[in-house]
Amino acid sequence: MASLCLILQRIHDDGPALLRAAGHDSRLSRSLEREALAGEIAGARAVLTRDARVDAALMDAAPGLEVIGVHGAGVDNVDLAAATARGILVVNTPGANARSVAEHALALVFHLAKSLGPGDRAARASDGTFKYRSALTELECAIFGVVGFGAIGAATARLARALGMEVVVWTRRPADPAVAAAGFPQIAALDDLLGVADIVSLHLPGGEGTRHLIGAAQIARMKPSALLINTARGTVVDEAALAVALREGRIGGAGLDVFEVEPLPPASPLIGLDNVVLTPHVSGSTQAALKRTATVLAGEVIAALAGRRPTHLVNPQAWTARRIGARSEAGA
Ligand SMILES: NC(=O)c1ccc[n+]([C@@H]2O[C@H](COP(=O)([O-])OP(=O)(O)OC[C@H]3O[C@@H](n4cnc5c(N)ncnc54)[C@H](O)[C@@H]3O)[C@@H](O)[C@H]2O)c1
Ligand SMILES: O=C(O)[C@H](O)COP(=O)(O)O
Repeated sequence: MASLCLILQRIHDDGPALLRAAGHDSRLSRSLEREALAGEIAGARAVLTRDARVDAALMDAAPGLEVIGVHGAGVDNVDLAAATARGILVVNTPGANARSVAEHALALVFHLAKSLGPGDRAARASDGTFKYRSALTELECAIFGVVGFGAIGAATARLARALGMEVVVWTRRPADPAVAAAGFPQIAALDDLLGVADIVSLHLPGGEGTRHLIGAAQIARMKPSALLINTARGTVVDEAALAVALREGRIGGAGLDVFEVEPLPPASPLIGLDNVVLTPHVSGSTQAALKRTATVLAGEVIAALAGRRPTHLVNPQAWTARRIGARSEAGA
């Protein structure tokens, strides 16, 4: 049966093409404005989103909604409890953009360690003085602290090791077998990692469980020269505390792809700081990753609509509830 798959935010063309090839009506929503969206979503069996919020009210505007597809790893923009309560499957694309984000984390490190921003500006200004004022940082043997060892943490750790850095890992799981299998030392307490690392790179989901995991007290544990890299979610870091620490030179710098409020408000204190590099939530946006993410997502949605269990099901309880519902309907 052809089903409406409403795509809230544009994804790589290969995703919609796969949906159409499977016989579905794949459509890009005209607006994210709630009232207009509620009208457009009414007949949808699937909704595909990037960072646009999918809450209970939006789900209720689509009585036939069966699956919410999230482009990427983080699903903190979807009300999972509301979806599960309604028997709506939520799928995502774990790992599809891991390499892209890992490379970006390292790019932010290089930008800061090699003063690429100030260097680029000085070269263009051609005043000839910068070269003699700058002292750049060599990364070989730097201690690279990885916080969270999922797909992206692991990919970033491997890249850092390949560059000759000494990688240490913190995860919430004590003696995490994945960390040991990859051959990295695990540090039991986050505070201890923060105290030894020259670079701290965050790779955790957003949401209440990680909210302000890095706050004023944690930043105070870091070395005065340390760099904080956040490609995960803005909410993991207390941004106000970070801005104060950066302004007062209490840490060396920060490379940020994600922010507590996105787009970053023009009044953000981060914007005026020299020891930060900011990118607009694009670390998962290499061409290769966008293509992979869109095609994996389309495959998950197609499976769900065909009644097959998707591989990357975020809320398996909804699947179980649907199966029980289907069985009791058949028996009735
Ligand atoms: N900036 C971007 O464009 C971008 C792109 C991809 C992913 N991300 C973010 O990065 C996150 C990590 O991605 P991933 O693919 O590595 O995910 P993943 O699920 O493979 O790994 C997440 C890791 O975080 C740990 N974790 C989960 N909840 C935790 C908690 N409450 N406290 C401590 N640790 C916890 C898990 O055990 C796991 O080690 C995503 O959830 C997403 O928010 C951002
Ligand atoms: O969690 C993720 O994977 C990223 O936030 C994805 O962002 P994107 O949809 O803009 O690539």
